[in-house]
Amino acid sequence: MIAALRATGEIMAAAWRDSPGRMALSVVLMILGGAAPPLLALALKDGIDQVVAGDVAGAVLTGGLVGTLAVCSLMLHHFAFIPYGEAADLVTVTMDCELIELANGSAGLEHHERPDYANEISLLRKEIGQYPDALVGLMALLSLGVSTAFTAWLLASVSPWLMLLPVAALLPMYATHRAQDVQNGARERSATVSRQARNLFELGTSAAPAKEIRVFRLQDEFRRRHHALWADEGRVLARAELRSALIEAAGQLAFSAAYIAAVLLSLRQAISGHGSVGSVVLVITLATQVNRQINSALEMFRRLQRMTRGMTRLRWLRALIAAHQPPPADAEVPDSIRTGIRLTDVAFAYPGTGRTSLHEVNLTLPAGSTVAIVGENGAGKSTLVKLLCRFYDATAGAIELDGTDIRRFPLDAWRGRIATGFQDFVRFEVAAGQTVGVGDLPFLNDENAVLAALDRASAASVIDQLDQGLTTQLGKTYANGRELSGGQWQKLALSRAMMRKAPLLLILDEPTSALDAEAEHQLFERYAEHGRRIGQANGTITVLVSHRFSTVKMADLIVVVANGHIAEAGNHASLLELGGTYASLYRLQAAAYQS
Ligand SMILES: Nc1ncnc2c1ncn2[C@@H]1O[C@H](COP(=O)(O)OP(=O)(O)OP(=O)(O)O)[C@@H](O)[C@H]1O
Repeated sequence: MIAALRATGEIMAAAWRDSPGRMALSVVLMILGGAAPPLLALALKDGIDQVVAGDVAGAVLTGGLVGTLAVCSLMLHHFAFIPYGEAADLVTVTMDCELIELANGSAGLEHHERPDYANEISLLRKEIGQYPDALVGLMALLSLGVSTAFTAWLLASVSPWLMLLPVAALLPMYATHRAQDVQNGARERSATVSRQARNLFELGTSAAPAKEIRVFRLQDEFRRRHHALWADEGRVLARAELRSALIEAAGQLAFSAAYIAAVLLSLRQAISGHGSVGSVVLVITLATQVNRQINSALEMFRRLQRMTRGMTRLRWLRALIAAHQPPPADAEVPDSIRTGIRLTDVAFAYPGTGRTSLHEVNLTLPAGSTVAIVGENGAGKSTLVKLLCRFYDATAGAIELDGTDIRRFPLDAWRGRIATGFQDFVRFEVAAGQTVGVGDLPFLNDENAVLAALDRASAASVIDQLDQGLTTQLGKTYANGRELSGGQWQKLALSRAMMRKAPLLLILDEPTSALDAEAEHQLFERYAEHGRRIGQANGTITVLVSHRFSTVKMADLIVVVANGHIAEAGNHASLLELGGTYASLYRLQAAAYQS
């Protein structure tokens, strides 16, 4: 209950901040709308008593009042929802923006990569879409509160015992609360299964996996698994539904008994001469209204609970993000690297796994050098890159740039001096030039800067093939959008990585997987040349993760990662001479190319 009140307060405050005028207007209309139905019942009582007493003039006047109140009770809610609906939409946009900010607000990636956190965030994304509905429900609750207060006062005027009727109305509300708890528990227990099912549904209905699904004839398997997962979830939810329906029915039954007792009491008063016919009508009308009020309140209560859960999750996410802020910075990122980046006894375990993905990593990346990282799948190459980007901080040891621990730099400033190209690059569906330009936001629309980046990434030909050049809308989400091939998208992503002119660290983590070996080789020759040029000026270090040894061999330093530690390090010639893992893998690939 406290959580619900807190959520209500937060959401109302947010709505008030966004549009005080709309909120004030709808509160006034809702209060009037809430008061109208019980006042209508009172006018009806007076009218009937006037008719019974033969007061025609009074009955006509009261009849007019009854009509006016009937119109008010029908119309006021409707008009109140117009400004309130608009306010609710505004709050939803505010909440959406906060979620975007929070999703990207922590120093690292833990909340996206840990399955339990990812689960919570995926539920929150779903719940936040229901906020307008919940907000409208909140306002309706306010109106119901006013109605109920008036109703209770009028009932008390007939007999103090009738005050118990709205109290009895709390029983079904409490029952609904318990029933929701049962359903929420079931939903949370089945959250993982439902996420798996949704994931399968996404896979089974989207365009990207369609080819593999056909070739591997996976559709039946997908259908079977999807069905089995939903069946599992359905069983848990159905049991919960049944339990909660029984709890709700018990609550409704308790109120029905109170309703019958109230009508009998007013009839007895009328028969014994302590009440009028109008009072009987008043009690029947009000009791019916209380019943309607309860049913609406139950529905509003459900919505409020959904919103409360969403707000609780949002608070959890806010706290999580606040707890994952980088330590205060006390050093400035230098303009250039003088000696290099040194990793000393670096170890790392992904949070929540307890498994070390990197251990005892000791390595120096010299200023101005091109460093290639090679190793088997799962060896720890990308993890090393994530530590350099500070998506995570090492669990032990230190990474130092010219002797300063990189954790001492302001995170934003550090990231501002890194340029990256990843294997799982983003396909920004915007104008082609902007897809590249976002690599250095201040130059987003700077045509010369974008063209220079395209040139550095040997990707100018991609733009040449587009009808409207840099202004061509990309992506199949848009009717006029131009779809590109995987390799073309990747070339634009590489150009994005080339936007920053003087990064301290240029990281290319298998960014050419969609390109052929020849294209990759040529590209890296250009990168190496570009890297050496900026390397001389700024000491820029280029880190390249690749499985293609023909490309790797041109690096100044080649690092072989195996099982989370550095197995070998040196240049191509020295590693061949060593005759270890690198030498055998290189010869294997070279032989494969020659045969
Ligand atoms: N987000 C994560 N959470 C938990 N464990 C992870 C996560 N990412 C990677 N790992 C684990 O860390 C280890 C190293 O993974 P990493 O991605 O660094 O390998 P890699 O050398 O880049 O492999 P590949 O060549 O396949 O890209 C693996 O055992 C992997 O299972």
